[in-house]
Amino acid sequence: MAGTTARVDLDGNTISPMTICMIGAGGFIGSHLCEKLMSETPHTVLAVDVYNDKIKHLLEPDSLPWSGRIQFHRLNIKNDSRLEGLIKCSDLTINLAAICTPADYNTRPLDTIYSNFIDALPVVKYCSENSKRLIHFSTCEVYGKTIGSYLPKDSPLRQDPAYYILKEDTSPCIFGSVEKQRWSYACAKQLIERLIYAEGAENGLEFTIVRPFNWIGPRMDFIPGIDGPSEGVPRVLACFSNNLLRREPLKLVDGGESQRTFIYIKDAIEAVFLMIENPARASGHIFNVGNPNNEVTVRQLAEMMTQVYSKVSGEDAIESPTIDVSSKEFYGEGYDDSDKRIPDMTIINKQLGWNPKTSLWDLLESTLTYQHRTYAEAIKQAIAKPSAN
Ligand SMILES: NC(=O)c1ccc[n+]([C@@H]2O[C@H](COP(=O)([O-])OP(=O)(O)OC[C@H]3O[C@@H](n4cnc5c(N)ncnc54)[C@H](O)[C@@H]3O)[C@@H](O)[C@H]2O)c1
Ligand SMILES: O=c1ccn([C@@H]2O[C@H](COP(=O)(O)OP(=O)(O)O[C@H]3OC[C@@H](O)[C@H](O)[C@H]3O)[C@@H](O)[C@H]2O)c(=O)[nH]1
Repeated sequence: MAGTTARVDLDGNTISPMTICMIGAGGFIGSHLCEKLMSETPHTVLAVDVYNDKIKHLLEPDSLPWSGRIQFHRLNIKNDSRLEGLIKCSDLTINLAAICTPADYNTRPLDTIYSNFIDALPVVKYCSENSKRLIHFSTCEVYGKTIGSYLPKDSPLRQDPAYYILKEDTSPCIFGSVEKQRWSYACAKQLIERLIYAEGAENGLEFTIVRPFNWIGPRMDFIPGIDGPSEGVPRVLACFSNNLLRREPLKLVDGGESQRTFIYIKDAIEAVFLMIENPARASGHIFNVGNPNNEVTVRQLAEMMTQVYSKVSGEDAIESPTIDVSSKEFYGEGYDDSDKRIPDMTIINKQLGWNPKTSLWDLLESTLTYQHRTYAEAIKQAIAKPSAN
């Protein structure tokens, strides 16, 4: 129960209750962070977002054991003067706010760049000017493509980890050309990382940068036509879940050859907790947070999700479970892709002693159980009366 036993950090020091200004608290990662902060710690959260659907269960009713330790502030950080006040009265700011779905990067590049760079600037400035600690969410996409992707297909060097493992302090950031607007997001994230790093170096900002590697789990994005726009394209977990729920083939972009490592949101949140509660070990660092053991191609992910969904729903898979689509057809002009993403874990192991635990099969089983329980009935109803929706 929160607050009944004293929490200690990794060095055995008692952790005092703190106030955290969490921007983007109403999103996928924010909702899991808030949930754990409420149930396991005595910390207070000032939850900032334009939406609160994913944290409603933490805000109401007033009789919840943590009521009084979480306040929702509905504000858009683009244009709201209340932001500085909230940062000033907090011990720590965590910035999660961003446009972060690939379907937007090449179709809404301006919004993407403003959201990931311009809108984050005041947050950095207020933290720096008021000597407040900042945990900023960047992305594994800042690495872009691997060095190995530029080698000939049959080069034995492609098997050498030196050509594909992504290390915070040595790997380069390799993006496609400017016409490939997919990289608008990665480039904006890279520039805000550099700005934060420079604020640390020149003005003493106490910061931590997190580079998430495909965190997935319940409440990620939306199911088109159910709790998001019918024409919307969420990230791959929600796209494939939507296809499985509707008994449609899963769409493999450009053959589904790209590789990803997926990590269970609950494992990843443990890492963020260690950063929150161990500032002396986390400050000044950039951390990869991913699960190097859970690597698959997108095609393998589709196959595994199909098998797991059959198990949790009790329904047989459809006859042709996948279909190939071109990236142009699926995402439009200007799409490009990261080929392979395996995080190096040396820095986070050394500083925080953290390791992920959950296998891909297990995390898909619990996530798809959630998807089925949450959406199967709504989808059935939507399919039964399509024109009424
Ligand atoms: N989920 C992942 O695997 C992943 C991977 C890499 C990076 N990230 C980064 O982590 C962060 C959080 O990601 P997520 O998966 O929770 O995304 P999300 O879209 O679920 O959450 C982002 C939240 O920020 C809010 N927001 C956006 N602009 C805002 C504004 N101007 N004012 C107020 N609120 C605003 C949104 O309403 C949303 O609730 C992002 O910065 C993202 O780039 C996530
Ligand atoms: O229906 C689909 C959806 C996606 N895909 C493919 O699946 C892969 C993963 O797609 P995701 O939508 O999860 O997004 P990506 O992994 O490319 O990028 C993500 O990475 C880290 C974060 O910064 C962001 O959350 C997002 O940019 C891509 O290769 C994509 O082309 C499909 O083949 N079919």
